[in-house]
Amino acid sequence: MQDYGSLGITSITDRKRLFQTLRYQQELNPIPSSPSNRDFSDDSSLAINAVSGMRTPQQPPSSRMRFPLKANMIGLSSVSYVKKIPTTTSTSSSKDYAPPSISTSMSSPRMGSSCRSPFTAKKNQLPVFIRKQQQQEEEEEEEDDREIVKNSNALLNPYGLPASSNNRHLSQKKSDLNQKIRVCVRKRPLAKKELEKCEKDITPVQGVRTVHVNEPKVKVDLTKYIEQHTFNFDDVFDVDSTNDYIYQRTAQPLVKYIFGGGKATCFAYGQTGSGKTYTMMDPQHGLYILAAQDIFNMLQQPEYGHLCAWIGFYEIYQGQLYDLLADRKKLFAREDGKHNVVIVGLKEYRIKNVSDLMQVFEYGNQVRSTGSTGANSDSSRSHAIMQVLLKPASAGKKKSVEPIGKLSFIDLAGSERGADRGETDLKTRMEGAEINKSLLALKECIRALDQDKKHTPFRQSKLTQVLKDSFVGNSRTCMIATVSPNQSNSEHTLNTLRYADRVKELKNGELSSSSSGTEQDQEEHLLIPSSSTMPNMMSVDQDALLSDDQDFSSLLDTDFPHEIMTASNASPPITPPQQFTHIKNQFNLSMIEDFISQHRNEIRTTNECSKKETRFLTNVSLGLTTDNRLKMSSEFIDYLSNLDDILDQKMAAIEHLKDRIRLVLNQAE
Ligand SMILES: Nc1ncnc2c1ncn2[C@@H]1O[C@H](COP(=O)(O)OP(=O)(O)OP(=O)(O)O)[C@@H](O)[C@H]1O
Repeated sequence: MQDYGSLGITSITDRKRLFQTLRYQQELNPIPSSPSNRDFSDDSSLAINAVSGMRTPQQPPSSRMRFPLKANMIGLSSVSYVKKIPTTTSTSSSKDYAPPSISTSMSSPRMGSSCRSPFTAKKNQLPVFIRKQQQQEEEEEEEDDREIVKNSNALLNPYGLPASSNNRHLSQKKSDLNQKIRVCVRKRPLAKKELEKCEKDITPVQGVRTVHVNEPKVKVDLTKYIEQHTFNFDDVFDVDSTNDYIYQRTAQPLVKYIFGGGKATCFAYGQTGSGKTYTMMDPQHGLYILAAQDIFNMLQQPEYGHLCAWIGFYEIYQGQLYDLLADRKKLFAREDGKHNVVIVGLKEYRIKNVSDLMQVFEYGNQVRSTGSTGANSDSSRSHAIMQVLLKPASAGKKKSVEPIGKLSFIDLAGSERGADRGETDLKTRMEGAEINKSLLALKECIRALDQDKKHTPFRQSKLTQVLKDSFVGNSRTCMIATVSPNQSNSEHTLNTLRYADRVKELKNGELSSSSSGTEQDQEEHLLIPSSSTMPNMMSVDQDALLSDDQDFSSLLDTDFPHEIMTASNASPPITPPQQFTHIKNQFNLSMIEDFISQHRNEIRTTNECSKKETRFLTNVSLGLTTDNRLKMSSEFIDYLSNLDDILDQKMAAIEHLKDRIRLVLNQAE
């Protein structure tokens, strides 16, 4: 800085110009390169660098912050210019995974020498003073380009006030294991293939309850930046968490619960290849085995001597239920008089020890529908449900006796996109379409519960019919959202986490309704959120994503402003409450600027979404053909599924802005 000052250069623009001049001179009079140096003239990453003026992601990040963390206007979160993304360590027992202790940091990614930045070699040839300046400029560019916009889905407390000032505290504190719904996240290590492609881990875990997604994005002016999304859950398991540990924090409390006469479900949800089966149904370390060990230990105790364990195992494949323990016999789900879901015809076997259970599982698992997709060579193509039932020992071999306790493990088939499937046959496509359809229905039910709708469309699919027990009534549920850590899956990861966030909201609803309802209400609607509760998800980007000199009106010239307006206007308008009118003039400039930048952010996100929508629409319209109805239908379901995700994203952006409006109004008060 001081050096620049002595040259009479005071603004950043001037500094950039000086630097460009130096670079230009350098190009005219190149410094001879050593023969060992690569020629990067056709290196695409360098080309991008030259065009955008950015450093490649492989380059080392700057070593200082340009600005101090911005004072947080509302105490929620702040925009930081982060020099480094936190590192995590990878450990894995799977053969597909990298050996332990390989850094997954973005700044020092797991790369062989072939992945080093081309700049490193070139820069070493430059005179010291130029290198110094180059470094300085790189730092500035990096700060400009890699601004991390924190998009924190912070919680509001029951009074609608931000609770995220406790975020750090929350991220360190373990959660209560005995909640009605627990929502946890498990992140798998980078796979061998991903490491070979020099993919980076973009989902750092912070503490025990927080996960970030550092989503790479591109501004309208083509500069790249990273948008950081932050999610808090009951537990977040990093790559080095073992199934044993995850069991203690997820299924183990459910085992205790069913011995008290309850129904419980533990299910894994996530993108294909993200580790659902590894978590739930691994033949050696799957949660079901660990639960069985505890169940049989408990059954040994005199107080539970009157109970015995039974097992049932079935799958939902292509919208049909099949008994995995009875030659894939077709089954039917019905509701009994008490609105309990009963799987008619399901074969149940009495088991006396863990080895019985393992044998039965192995038998059933062999006939489970699996296949190979572009994303996972051994992909589950069905939703598998294993039930362990506790029945009175006195009932002998009578199967019709109602269980006293029931624990279900559900390994959902992976959500996937057409692109994940690669070149696959029609059968795989149809399977994928059916999987997506049932997961869409599940999402719809979660959304309906979330919005306190009178009708929850559980009947929309077999999956939701079967899962109904897990969301209403006297039951406990643990959802494990599994995510892949790599950059190319960032969109999937965000979808999974948003989805899990919705389930988490149901849990919050449970708290609000149970505190106000009658005892009966509490039993029957424990999971339905109170309509008076403020939305508890809020993003709090605190800085403009567009540079200050960018004209706001340029945004309005972009493709989809009208749609955005319509979308925003579609929801009930927020009118400032009367009591705020007298303090109208008390907003300070920084607060207003901050809000405006939030608004820009929202417009940009919804714009991006609308562009994606248009792309999906075009693709589906172009693919319309009467020759192959199956193919057309599968593509249509893909399109619906993609559209649903995009609309979610759009709604999240709009909701976020609406939250900000409320918050700003409250703040002023
Ligand atoms: N935490 C983990 N540690 C080590 N390996 C893992 C982990 N999670 C998943 N894997 C490995 O990743 C691969 C894919 O995992 P898995 O089959 O469990 O994914 P999935 O989510 O069930 O996929 P699909 O929905 O396609 O069935 C497997 O080879 C598995 O062993």
